[in-house]
Amino acid sequence: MPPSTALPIIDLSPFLSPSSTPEQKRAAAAALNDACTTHGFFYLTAHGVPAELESRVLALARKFFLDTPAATKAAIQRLDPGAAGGDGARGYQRLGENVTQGASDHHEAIDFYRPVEAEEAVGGKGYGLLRGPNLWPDQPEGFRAAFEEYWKRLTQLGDAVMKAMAWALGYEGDEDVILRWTDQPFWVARVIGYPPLKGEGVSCGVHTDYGCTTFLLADDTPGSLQVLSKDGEWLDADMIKGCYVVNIGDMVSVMTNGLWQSTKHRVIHTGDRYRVSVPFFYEPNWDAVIKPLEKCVQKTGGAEKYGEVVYSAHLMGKVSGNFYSAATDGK
Ligand SMILES: O=C(O)CCC(=O)C(=O)O
Ligand SMILES: [Fe+2]
Repeated sequence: MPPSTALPIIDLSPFLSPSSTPEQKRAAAAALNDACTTHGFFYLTAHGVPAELESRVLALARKFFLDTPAATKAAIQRLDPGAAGGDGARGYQRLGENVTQGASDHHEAIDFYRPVEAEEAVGGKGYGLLRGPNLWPDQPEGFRAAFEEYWKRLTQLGDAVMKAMAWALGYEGDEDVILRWTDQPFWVARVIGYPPLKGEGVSCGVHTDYGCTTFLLADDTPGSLQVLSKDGEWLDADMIKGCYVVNIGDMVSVMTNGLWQSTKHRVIHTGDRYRVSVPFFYEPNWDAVIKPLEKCVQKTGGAEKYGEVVYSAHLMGKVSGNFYSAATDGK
């Protein structure tokens, strides 16, 4: 099999349709269990998100990066917590500003998070880490409306996938067992632009995603996203039309007591066109306290391998590392 098709294609539509039978759900959940055990990555087909909406958000993202003036980007620059308008996380990041494992990533991006109910001002100017408003660009036209609609759809999709995961882990009789941690998901959404790499460096360094489940939509640029297989081989995860590339994050490793492991991946984009991707990270609630599920503990030898994780504390630690640890590659 060529590497780009080595990841399985999964259909979880029985969890999206009210008329599906338990047998259909069981078959879909079994395929999901297999994919999450073997790869931690899969393609999700038949997800119901309109192709027109997907094309629109990708086109708007491309327009933002390539056709808006520098001042439009500067106006929504991510700022440190407490700096006027900043919450340290939301907003535009220049090329190289994002840091993975101490090295600058060769991409630019806007980061958005679930809006907080009450923004938390600090020092009368800015906000506490992650507790400010999203920063929206004033162009291209239609950007905010399209993305808000898109993320609403993706949140619903994420809810359904959490039910499928519950079934896959043996919780057919309690399908909300994960959803109770994620019913107000503190989602993260990135809009990323990757100019081609020239020579050394990485577009996005090796990492695992830190929350629950990532739904990646990207343009059709081949040979950019790579996934580390259990055999230590880097597999290309090119987009397949009509599918998301989905992967599980660190919080799922905790929930499943390591039965399903978050998988390392990276982006190395050496092609000659500008690549755009819009990952949506479906995450636990801000104040969720994640711990291994009892049935997963039983399946993995009976001892808990992870302690409790307060999601907000975990997230704040990760976000701080993305921006505040000095790059060590001299960029
Ligand atoms: O752009 C991509 O293909 C993946 C980006 C990614 O892994 C991330 O933002 O966590
Ligand atoms: Fe990632």
